Amino acid sequence: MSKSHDPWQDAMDHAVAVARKSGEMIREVVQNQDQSSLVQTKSSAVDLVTETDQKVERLIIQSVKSKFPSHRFIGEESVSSGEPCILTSDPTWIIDPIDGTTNFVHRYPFVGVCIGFAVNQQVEWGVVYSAIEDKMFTARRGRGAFCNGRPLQVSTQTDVHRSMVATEFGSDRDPQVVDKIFSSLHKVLSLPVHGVRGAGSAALNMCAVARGSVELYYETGVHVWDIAAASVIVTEAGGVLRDTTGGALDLMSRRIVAANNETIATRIIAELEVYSSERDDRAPDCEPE
Ligand SMILES: O=P(O)(O)OC(CO)CO
Ligand SMILES: [Mg+2]
Ligand SMILES: [Mg+2]
Repeated sequence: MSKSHDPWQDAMDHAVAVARKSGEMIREVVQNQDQSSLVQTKSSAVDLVTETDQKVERLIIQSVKSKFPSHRFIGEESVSSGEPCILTSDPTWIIDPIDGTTNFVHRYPFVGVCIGFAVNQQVEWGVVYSAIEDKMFTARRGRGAFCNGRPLQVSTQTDVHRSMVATEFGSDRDPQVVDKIFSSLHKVLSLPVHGVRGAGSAALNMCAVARGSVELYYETGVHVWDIAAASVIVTEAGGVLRDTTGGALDLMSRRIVAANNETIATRIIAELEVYSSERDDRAPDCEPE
């Protein structure tokens, strides 16, 4: 099939270009502006947003709308300002303009521009641009995963005692949630595993699974825009996706396990506390019209 007859490829090429442009904007701000006095908060005192998050999301959506006028969007900052968070069967761009806003604010150098594309509720391709590192992670369903054009492959490790695990503390400081986070962490560390890491970006943790740097990433509290683009990068690199219950991943459920293989996934899932955040598609400001 020639490129001009492959509209999903045209869309993906557009995403790579606009993610790179977004990354340039992000780098420029990181290099020249102190964000600490400009930051605002959303769902909690530590759920941060900046003008750059909003600007980058606008840049992406406007550029896509002019090229693909019939496509739909789920964007983190648009949902935050009241847009619906519903994944229909229509072609839908799922956007996190800056995954790792806390890192961005603190100049901790792991921030990802995430653009996923779903049709019939299946993610067809994903683009995650690690803007400070200048790493472009891409994957299209059935066609492999790449970083700056080089193929990605998950780790072949099956022994959990030789594994590295990634997770995050999230932005919910409800003491009961914090207890559950530490309970899971305590059990995983005590297996023992070689180590626990966290990039501060759900998407970049998933890319770390895809490139074989960690065997598994788990978290409760993520959103669809954090994980949609990177989900296909993990599976195309040979990895598996699960809910923390052990069931199939549900992009809207706020729970994710991304692993190199079933053996590691099953072993770690057995140690995880299962708890729920409000679903992305059920939040009061996300109800369908
Ligand atoms: O920085 P963001 O986009 O709020 O995302 C966080 C999790 O919600 C890091 O993955
Ligand atoms: Mg995010
Ligand atoms: Mg974000």
